[in-house]
Formats: sequence, C-alpha cells, structure tokens
Amino acid sequence: MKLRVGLLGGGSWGTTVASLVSRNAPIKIWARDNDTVRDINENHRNSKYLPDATLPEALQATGDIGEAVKDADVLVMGIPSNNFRDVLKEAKSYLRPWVPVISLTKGLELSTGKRMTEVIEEVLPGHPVGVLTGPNLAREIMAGQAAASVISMEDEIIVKQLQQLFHSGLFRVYTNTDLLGCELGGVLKNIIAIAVGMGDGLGAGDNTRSALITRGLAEITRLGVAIGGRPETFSGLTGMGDMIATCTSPLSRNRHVGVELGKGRKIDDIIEDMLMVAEGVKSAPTVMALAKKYNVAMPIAEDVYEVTKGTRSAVRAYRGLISASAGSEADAG
Ligand SMILES: NC(=O)C1=CN([C@@H]2O[C@H](COP(=O)(O)OP(=O)(O)OC[C@H]3O[C@@H](n4cnc5c(N)ncnc54)[C@H](O)[C@@H]3O)[C@@H](O)[C@H]2O)C=CC1
Ligand SMILES: O=C(CO)COP(=O)(O)O
Repeated sequence: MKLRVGLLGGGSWGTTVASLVSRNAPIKIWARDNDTVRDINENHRNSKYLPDATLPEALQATGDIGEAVKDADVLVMGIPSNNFRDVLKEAKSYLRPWVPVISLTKGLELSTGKRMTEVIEEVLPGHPVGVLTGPNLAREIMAGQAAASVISMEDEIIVKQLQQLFHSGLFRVYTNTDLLGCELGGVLKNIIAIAVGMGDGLGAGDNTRSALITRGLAEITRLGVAIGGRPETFSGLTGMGDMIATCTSPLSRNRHVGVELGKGRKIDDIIEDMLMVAEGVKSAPTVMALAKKYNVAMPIAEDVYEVTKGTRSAVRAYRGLISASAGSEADAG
C-alpha cells in the first residue's frame, strides 16, 4: 500500500515539494489561505507563490488542517520557522502515533535557538524526525530543471523508505544520517547568502564572491562541527551545494535581501516589500548566540548580523571583510 502524505504550508517550497510527491504517493496539502486552496484545486496553480507554474492535477489542497493530517502516514512541514511550533501544535491532535515528520524549513526558532527537528521532538515525542534539504530553488524545480536533494534522518531504515516518496526523474534524492549537520547547513548558508548579496549590491567582483563563499563555508563548517555535525556533510549537497545555489542565484530571497542592503536600503523596508520569507534575517541573532556559546569565530555572519540590526552599514561591513588581516587559511577570520 502506498504511503499517504500530509504537507502543511502552501508557500513556494511547500507547494513545490507537494507537486513532486504527488507523482509517487497520494498527498493533501494544507494552506491557511482559502484563495490558495481554491487556486490549487480548481486551476492547478498557486498564483500567489509560484505564478509561472502549472501544478499536477493529482495535487489536492485543503483549508482544514485535520483533513491533511488525520490519514497521513508521513507529515511534511513547509511552514517558516517563526510559526512552525504553533502549526505543529495545531496538527498534533489529529496526527496518528509514530508518523514520521519531515521538515522543509531552513531556520531556527528565535526564542529557543532550536532546530526545527528539535521543536518536532519536543512537541511530538516518539515520532521519527528528519529534513529534506539541499540546493533547491523552488521556482527552478517547478520549471522542470534537474536538481538534487538530501533526505536526512538518524534511522537508516526509515530514511531509505521515505527517500522513495520524494525521488523522481529530475529530482534526485540522496540519503544522509547526519541529521544535525544537514539541517544546520541549510540554516547557516542563508546568512552567507546575505553577505554575498551585500557584496553584489555594492558592485563587488567574481573574485570577491568566491572568497566570501569559500570563507563562509569554512565558518559555517566550524560552527556546525562544534555543535556535532560531521565535517564531510558541509562539503556535500546540504552544505557547499546549497551555499553555491543560494549565494549565486537571483532567485534566492536571502541573497536578494543582501543585494538591497548593499544598495543602501533599510532592512525593514526590504522585508516589507517581500511576499516571501528570508530565513537568514531571523536566524542571524540566534546563530551569533550559538557562535558565542561554542566559542567559534564567525566574522562574516557577525557582519551580516550587525548590518541587519542596523548597527553597521553594508559599506563598512564590506570594507571590514576586505581589509581584515589574513592569517593562515586554516585559521578563523
Ligand atoms: N522557496 C524555496 O526555494 C525554498 C524554501 N525553503 C524553506 O522552506 C520554508 C518555507 O519557505 P517557502 O515555502 O519558500 O516560504 P513562502 O514565503 O513562499 O511561504 C510561506 C508559507 O507559509 C505559510 N504560513 C506562514 N505562517 C503560517 C501559519 N501560522 N499557518 C499556516 N501557514 C503559514 C504562508 O501562508 C505561506 O504559504 C522556509 O524555511 C524556507 O527557508 C527550503 C528550500 C527551498
Ligand atoms: O534554500 C533555498 C535554496 O536551496 C532557498 O533560498 P532562499 O530562501 O534564499 O530563496
């Protein structure tokens, strides 16, 4: 019998993953916005978040969270980090015991600093948890471009079973049991993408971009490994892979925030003009607190944090990045 999937969150990534899964299994996507539900069911579109895409006819949406959750054999969470816990609590009373819960979210909980899989373990103890993460810009995937991703869970057997739900012709899904490393890679690269965007907004060149990506990868690896991730995970799809996509694509929302900061705009104005979420802005203070807790130097992330807080200009941060004295490449800084 085919596994039935419930997916919560009708934004760009939730809708994209639901479209991919609908090729392999019956799926119900829950969106809080009734217009989005109607648009998906009647027009096979999500005009608000994916205006150019046609969705598979097999994809059915509901505005009733219970309907998406009650029969699910697997629950997938496509809700941004700031509302993740609340939605999970709402889903809890409908969810059957032991159903695995997979997060698509690349952010940390602001009030606790927790990863989304830690939030799931707190709200739903006993449920197997995992993430689907990698270099996956929603609009490109909906346009039919090939991509690779990673499903990560600590349980080697369950992760292989769930891999088949997400894998399809142009969407190649690998497995990885380093859940902490995979999840953190997806969170931390957003901040480096803001830094790269700032450089691009200020007219920096390709050499500068390359330096920022490489040094950025070194600092997110240092923090990720200090917290407990495996070093090799950060050189894979969920680390370096996602860094390259997010730091270089005009489709990235985090890079876009950086570009606009580089042009001298204020963070509140940039966010107000955006329909979609840029998780890196919200994660920056939490990441700096983690860097302090684990005694890891993160000069690029710190600059991004100061600029998004409004306490340092993008020009000053950029000058700092290029004028800092260079030690050994293996050192921090
Ligand atoms: N868009 C992309 O290319 C990718 C996004 N992600 C991650 O996926 C997560 C979701 O991002 P997107 O779908 O892109 O965001 P989005 O900004 O396109 O959509 C967010 C969705 O969440 C819904 N939402 C927010 N609060 C809610 C609540 N309390 N109850 C119900 N629905 C609520 C919104 O209505 C909207 O449908 C983020 O953490 C993002 O970093 C990961 C990989 C790729
Ligand atoms: O995570 C993503 C690509 O892998 C999407 O990045 P943005 O949230 O910056 O658009």
